Formats: sequence, C-alpha cells, structure tokens
Amino acid sequence: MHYNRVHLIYFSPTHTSAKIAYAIAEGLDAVTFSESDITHETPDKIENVEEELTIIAVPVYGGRVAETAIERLRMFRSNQAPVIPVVLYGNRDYEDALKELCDLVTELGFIPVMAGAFIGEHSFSRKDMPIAAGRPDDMDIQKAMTLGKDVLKKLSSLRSLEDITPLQVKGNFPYKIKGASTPQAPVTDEELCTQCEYCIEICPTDAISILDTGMFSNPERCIKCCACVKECPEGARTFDTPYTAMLHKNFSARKEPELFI
Ligand SMILES: Cc1cc2nc3c(=O)[nH]c(=O)nc-3n(C[C@H](O)[C@H](O)[C@H](O)COP(=O)(O)O)c2cc1C
Repeated sequence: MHYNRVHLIYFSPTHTSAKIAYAIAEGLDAVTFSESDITHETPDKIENVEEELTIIAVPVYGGRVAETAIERLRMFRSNQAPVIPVVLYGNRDYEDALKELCDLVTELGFIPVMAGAFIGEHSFSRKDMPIAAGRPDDMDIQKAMTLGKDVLKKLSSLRSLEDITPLQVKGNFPYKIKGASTPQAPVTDEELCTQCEYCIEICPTDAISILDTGMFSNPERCIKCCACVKECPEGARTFDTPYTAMLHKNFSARKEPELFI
C-alpha cells in the first residue's frame, strides 16, 4: 500500500508534539501534506480524513491525553485512514495516554499502524529547575524520522489495511482516574509586562484577558500548558507550582522514546 498524501493533526501549546509530528512526516517522504493545528481552536464542523496517512500528536497531562485535545480530536472522522498516534510527555511517565489516544482514534474510524511516546520539555520546566529541557533533541527527531520510514515499510508490505494486526501499546483500561484540577494559572509581573497581548494570542483556551489592573488569567479556563510563560517576549509570566521542584528532583534522568510497531 502506498499513500501520497500525509495529514498532520496536532494539539501542541509548547510545540513539542508538533515538532515530532513534522519529523515523522519527513520520514514518510510524502508528495503532499496538509495539517490541522487544533491548538487554538476546535474545528467548527466535523472533518473527514480519507485516503490520507495521518499523524496525530498530542501532549500527556496527568498520565492521560490532554482533555482539550480529546475534545478537539472528537471533531474528526475517518473511513479507515491509517494513523500514527503519538504522545509527548515531560520525562515523568505517559501512563495510559497512548492507549487512550489509540482507542479514541480507532473509535473515530482510523486504523493505528504504529505508535510512539516521545519526550518533550516539561511544561513546568524552568531555567533553574530544568525537566527534559531542549527535548525533543536531535536524537529524538532522528528517531521520529525513522518511525516514519518504518511505517512506510510496513504499509508497503501490506496488500490491504485489513491485514494489520491490532496495535498493542503500553497502558491500561480503565484509564487512570484524573486528579482534581487545582484552579491556578500563571501570573504576570506588571512591571515587566508591556501589554503586547501575545499571551492572549497564543493561549489555547482563551483564558487570558486585559483588565484595568493588568493581565488576568482565568484559572477556571487555564489548562496550565505554560505556553504564555515560555513565550512571553518580556519574561513577565511565571507559573509557580511545587511540581516543578518535585519533577526536577525525581525525573531528570533521560528517558528515551518508545515505539510500538
Ligand atoms: C497540566 C499538565 C500535566 C502534565 N502531566 C504530565 C504527565 O503526567 N507526565 C509527563 O511526563 N509530563 C506531563 N506534562 C508535560 C507535558 O506532557 C510535556 O511538556 C509535553 O511535551 C507538552 O507538549 P506540547 O509541547 O506539545 O504542548 C504535563 C503538562 C501539563 C501542562
């Protein structure tokens, strides 16, 4: 089987999922490729993906697929397009996230061909307490490209997608129960903030607005992705959580991507 068209779908507030999706696509050597970046908005109608080899990449939040990504992915359908489901996690663990993603895309009509769990710099990583800083790095990107090449080989050895044996990935069902979300959000140092509104532009859940008193992050809407912290041009945004020190202390030893073929 051969596919000329590749379609990327990703939710990626701090870009690590997107980077891996692109690297896999490079390995696939497609003639044409298109993308659905669902980081900032939910598709306004159901989108059908047909005849396209698809890569779906999303981050792990609390050992599960980020909830906003799940909501947005539910707007896609396929009639048996092959898919490469991928999760990015911050060097702690991805627990049930890859299984949850594989189950979801199967329910939506895709057929998982191969899957992967890659490591991305943790959203809560800071310069003084790094957690997987700089990941994915060159080695990760190479591994992602190789995954793309392996998918091509696997597909070319098949006469029909019906010949694919159901993909087994790490993870359990019932999935890990989600912990209660603490209503907390990054804060702004008003001395540094120039009110350029870039944080408002890049926030995936429209959680930030300007009030008379300065920038306001609505803790009920904020998903703590920390895109605004990492990308504020003035370094005016911080997210203070005890998880940063705990993760830095316990999960600094390098983990490697895991592939399911
Ligand atoms: C709310 C939240 C929960 C997270 N939970 C986990 C986790 O359970 N395990 C882990 O290793 N990383 C966890 N992370 C880190 C992200 O999975 C990681 O930074 C990922 O690379 C972000 O993807 P993105 O760059 O595409 O946004 C979490 C991040 C956030 C914001």
